[in-house]
Amino acid sequence: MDYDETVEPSKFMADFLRQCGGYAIVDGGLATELEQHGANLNDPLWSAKCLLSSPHLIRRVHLDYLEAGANIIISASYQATLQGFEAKGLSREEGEALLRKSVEIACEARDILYDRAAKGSGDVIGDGTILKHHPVLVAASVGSYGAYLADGSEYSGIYGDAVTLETLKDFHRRRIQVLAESGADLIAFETIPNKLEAQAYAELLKEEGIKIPVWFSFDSKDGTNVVSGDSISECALVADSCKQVVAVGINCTPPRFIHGLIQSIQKVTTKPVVIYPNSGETYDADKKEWVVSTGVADEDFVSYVGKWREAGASLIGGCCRTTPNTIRDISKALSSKSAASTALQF
Ligand SMILES: C[S+](C)CC[C@H](N)C(=O)O
Ligand SMILES: N[C@@H](CCS)C(=O)O
Ligand SMILES: [Zn+2]
Repeated sequence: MDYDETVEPSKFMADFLRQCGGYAIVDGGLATELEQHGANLNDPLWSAKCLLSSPHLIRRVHLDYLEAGANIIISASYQATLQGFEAKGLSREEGEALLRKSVEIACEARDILYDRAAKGSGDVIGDGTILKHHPVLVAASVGSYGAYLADGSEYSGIYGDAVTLETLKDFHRRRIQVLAESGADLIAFETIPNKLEAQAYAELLKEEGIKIPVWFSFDSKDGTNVVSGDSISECALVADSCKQVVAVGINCTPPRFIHGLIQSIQKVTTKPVVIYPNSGETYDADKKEWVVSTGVADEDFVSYVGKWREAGASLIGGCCRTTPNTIRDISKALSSKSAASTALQF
């Protein structure tokens, strides 16, 4: 499903959700799943390192998520930046080619899935639905400036006074232009840690006349504000005012904070809400390792899913340290929930 510039962005997402049966399943953690398969991401490029070293592994993980039931797969461009590639000695052209490649790999995984369906292998996905009726979108990931810093700054959102709106716009401009023309169905602005960066994205989309639909997804560590301390309502309002934004939400945030954040977002926008929390573990940015959190438990991730849907989220998946099994469980939980509510109507 390639985007059509004549289709209103809001209609694009409404149509897609209808095709999916009312809600869509987003994939799970990409970088952390690449690590599960042996990739060493201790590198300034983090998961984008695999675009150079192991594209086949990226394709395999995308396919695993599709088979687990994902309707939206997110490309490996989260930490793929032209500045990051240049620091590795790559030319501007090579960097741009790698950005496009991240989307091509995801599209290849979707093609493999559809080929299997066309050959009538009778495969089932996630919740048991036959492959043929499984709409899939490819989202091009854009991680924050903090992700590029590769020090976990997307979990603080504190960039210092020297980083202005213009700095952020200049940083992201070319990458967004390239990804908008890459063949992706939408751009996923992910793990947005502060309001300034959301404003930079919104202004860039307008200035550059970007037509492709996008979503804005913020991260939080307290359930009230985004990680920088900016209020989620103010951040969601920035997204609400931007025509190209087809969903607003939260990712890479512990599951225990999600319910309240969905409610806060819905107070300020009627756009669809996307949520894809992490496993609830904590990231040690120095060691580039995940550690089990002390305090409130998040282990029962999937049991929250029905409540998030009831609260109004219509795109649901997982972020760091969630796996294809998480996505399969989410898919099953939501399909049995929706079957139960359909049965009640009769
Ligand atoms: C969402 S965090 C786990 C991403 C990783 C970070 N940008 C890094 O490079 O360490
Ligand atoms: N799409 C990215 C988000 C990291 S927070 C990933 O799953 O690796
Ligand atoms: Zn994450």
